Amino acid sequence: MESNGYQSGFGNEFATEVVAGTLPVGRNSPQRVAHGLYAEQLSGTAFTAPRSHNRRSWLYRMRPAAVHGSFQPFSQPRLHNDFDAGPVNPDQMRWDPLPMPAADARVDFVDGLFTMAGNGGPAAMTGIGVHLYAANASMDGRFFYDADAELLVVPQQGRLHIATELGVLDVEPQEIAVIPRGVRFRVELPDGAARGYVCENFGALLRLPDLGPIGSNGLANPRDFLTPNAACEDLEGDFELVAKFQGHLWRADIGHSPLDVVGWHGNYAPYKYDLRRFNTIGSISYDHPDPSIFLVLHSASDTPGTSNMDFAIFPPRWLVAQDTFRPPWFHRNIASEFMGLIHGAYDAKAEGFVPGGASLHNCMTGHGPDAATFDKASHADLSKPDVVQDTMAFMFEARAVIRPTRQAVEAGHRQRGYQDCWTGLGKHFKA
Ligand SMILES: O=C(O)Cc1cc(O)ccc1O
Ligand SMILES: [Fe+2]
Repeated sequence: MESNGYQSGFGNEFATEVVAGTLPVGRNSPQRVAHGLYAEQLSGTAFTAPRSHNRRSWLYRMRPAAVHGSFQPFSQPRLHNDFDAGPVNPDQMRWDPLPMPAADARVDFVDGLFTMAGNGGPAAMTGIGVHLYAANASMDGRFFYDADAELLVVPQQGRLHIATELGVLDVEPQEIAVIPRGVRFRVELPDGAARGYVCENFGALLRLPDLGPIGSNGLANPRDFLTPNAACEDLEGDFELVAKFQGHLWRADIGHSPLDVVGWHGNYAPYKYDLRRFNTIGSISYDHPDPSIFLVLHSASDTPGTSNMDFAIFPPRWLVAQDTFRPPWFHRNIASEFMGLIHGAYDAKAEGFVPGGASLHNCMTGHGPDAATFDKASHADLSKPDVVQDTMAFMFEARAVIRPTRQAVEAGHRQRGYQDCWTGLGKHFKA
């Protein structure tokens, strides 16, 4: 039983059913739900959160989520939230793409996750976990949910078919998917292999930023966010439910597909967004603006204006600023910056930052254009506009230091000579 398609809008009150007459009218939990279904509420914010922030959905399903065996530890040691192992080296760091699994290994989305870095954690419900994934198999008889975090999935190579309790998200590179905390899902790989990035957001749910003087339109427009229509499967078998709970993985037997929601309504649901729809705003006079103009979604912290996590992108755009060094400037930032590249080349790095790769510039660590980029942009003819084309980089920017894991620091795909990209920046001072 599938219904395809999406409903448009960010955080709307959606309503969708596969079988007509499933959703109760005028109440959420009638004495008996239509079609012999169970009613179940899924709460993503505190019951008493202000209405503008409150997120919950009502699910009408074949069996309640409570029906499964008991959880036992599940081993996938590359995926964890251990961010406190020893001192953090303030070096600039960069990585090549996570290698694809060997052809004779069967690695699905859960097994293919590799934790790079993070801060805070699920106990405190603040901070982020940053992971890469490289997989070559669809999840088969296995369902996953993350009780620790909302998942922001950024595919870099290969499409993902994400079948969730609330419907199906089909995403390709340059689109993102957000799966709310607790929602159960299965990832299938229509292209046979897939690679990308995942941000676990332990903190406040991702939201669209306020636009301030930009006005009522621009950046990521709400109607470009797509939430799936209900879709459900009526499957029985020897399946496995894998949970991430308090930084560890657990597995339980489950005798049916938990993707058995026939209808749902509410505003707590998965969604996708095509980054190519982003309305990029920039300077039409002088100076390269702060990257906050590139903000797609953010997870607020308790301090106004200071995010737990900002998700920013660097899409194709025109550069027209006059008497200006047009690429990103040299800088040090109180916030910490984990970057990835989905497609093309990034305008601050002539070489070495490749699609699928990653970089980390932590609190107050100096970084910026490499020597080749600096040289080129310092002598560019500013009477003509530049166009940055065929590119899509992104940044997970966090208020707290993004602590690389030991496996990331020691990884074979780490570029040990990264700092050399700045050694050509000699002294040109003349009094
Ligand atoms: O460091 C980076 O490359 C990311 C970045 C881009 C930009 O345009 C301005 C600031 C910034 O940190
Ligand atoms: Fe930066």
